[in-house]
Amino acid sequence: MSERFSEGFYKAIFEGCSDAIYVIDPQSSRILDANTRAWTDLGMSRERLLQHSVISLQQGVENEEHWAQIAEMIYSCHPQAFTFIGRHYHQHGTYFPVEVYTSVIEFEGQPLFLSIARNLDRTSSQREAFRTKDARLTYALNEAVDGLWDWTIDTGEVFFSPQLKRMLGYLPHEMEPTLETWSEAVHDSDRGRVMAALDEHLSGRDDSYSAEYQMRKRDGSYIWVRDRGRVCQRDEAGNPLRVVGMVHDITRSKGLEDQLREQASHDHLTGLLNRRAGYIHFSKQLSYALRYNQSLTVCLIDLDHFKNINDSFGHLAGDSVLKHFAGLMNITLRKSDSLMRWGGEEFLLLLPNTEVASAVKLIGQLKEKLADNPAELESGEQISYTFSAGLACCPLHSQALDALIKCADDALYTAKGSGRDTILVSDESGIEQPGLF
Ligand SMILES: Nc1nc2c(ncn2[C@@H]2O[C@H](COP(=O)(O)OP(=O)(O)OP(=O)(O)O)[C@@H](O)[C@H]2O)c(=O)[nH]1
Repeated sequence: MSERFSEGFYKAIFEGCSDAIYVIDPQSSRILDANTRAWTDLGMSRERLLQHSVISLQQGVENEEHWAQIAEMIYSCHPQAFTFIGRHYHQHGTYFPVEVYTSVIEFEGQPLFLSIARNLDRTSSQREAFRTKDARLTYALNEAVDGLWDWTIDTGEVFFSPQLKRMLGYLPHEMEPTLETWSEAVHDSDRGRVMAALDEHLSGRDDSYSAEYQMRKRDGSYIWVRDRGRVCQRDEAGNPLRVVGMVHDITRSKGLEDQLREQASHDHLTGLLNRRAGYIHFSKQLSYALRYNQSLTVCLIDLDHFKNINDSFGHLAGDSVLKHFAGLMNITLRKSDSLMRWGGEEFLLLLPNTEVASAVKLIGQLKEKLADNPAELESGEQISYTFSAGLACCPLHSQALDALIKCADDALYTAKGSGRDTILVSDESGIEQPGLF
């Protein structure tokens, strides 16, 4: 290291910094060290300052329990800085506004908080923002967990609160304060809908603006937000001048919602659509086929002697076989085909735009594929198995969903009765004929 960058050099930077710097004990919130700007801003001596803690200096940090919650939030923001607007105590008994960035540093194996506090009384633009906002807004800015925005329509200027910036992974000096910054951050697939919702409110058709959408973060990833706003100022003719809103991060609840939806519609073992969701999917496919005059082949597949597999190798091995079958079919079938778990060891396969002859050929190929690829257990043991299938086709056998399933089921029953490992096609009169395979 060059001589110039000695300890004294860093000390000079620390002391010369135009913002207050505090080194804080994450456990107790005690001030361990601070630069000259810190104690002069607070109107006290350095010695006096070192007797204080964040709890005694920061308005609104009530007690150790409250501090522990704040400390947890700071750790959760690591490696980025935790930012907030707050008020610092002055020796004279008054408070002044500050914008504080706190990051976690490590010194001699111990975590420490490093806070850089900018005195907003000295920062003209921020002071302006503070003075022009009404009390409610100032309160929300200080206290809200949600991000806040304030749009002045004629200038197109948008104030983004530090909390909102933090939510999106930006630092306080980042994010151009314009409407474009916001609209560009809204996901392409949501933008039209969100803008329409905003227009509905601005035009007076809706009482307030509300939308759920995805917002791009600084690192390019997206979060889900619930955004709600309202016109808070109008001109004499009633035209909106200013709109204020709050953004709440709902990524976690969206994730849970998706998970629940997935669990409700999918079989947990194979990941295939379950019977309930399969019915809905089937009826959509059938409507599509009828509307566009296409054939749709329905195939009920049942694994042969599956009970023997469970009895010989155990239930877990049976589960592995079911997963193996679903996996093998998934990689073999076309994207437009869909395989669902219809029951225990029974599957329903839908083949859109497929005539009976091609369907039989395809199922024959699936059989060959299965014969060449037995299931392999964790122990390395291989299990060969076969299936039987019953086919029915729309419009050949019926145009009704339940009737198609019944035809396929009857054909499957006969296939089982005729020795298994067989494909049978229903005929229009309900009498099954041997498949072409
Ligand atoms: N391991 C496992 N077994 C299942 C599951 N669902 C159903 N089964 C079993 O599958 C077996 C089906 O038995 P059966 O209906 O007699 O049919 P099979 O032995 O395949 O005989 P055929 O269909 O006539 O060829 C039963 O023992 C069920 O307990 C599952 O999710 N996992």
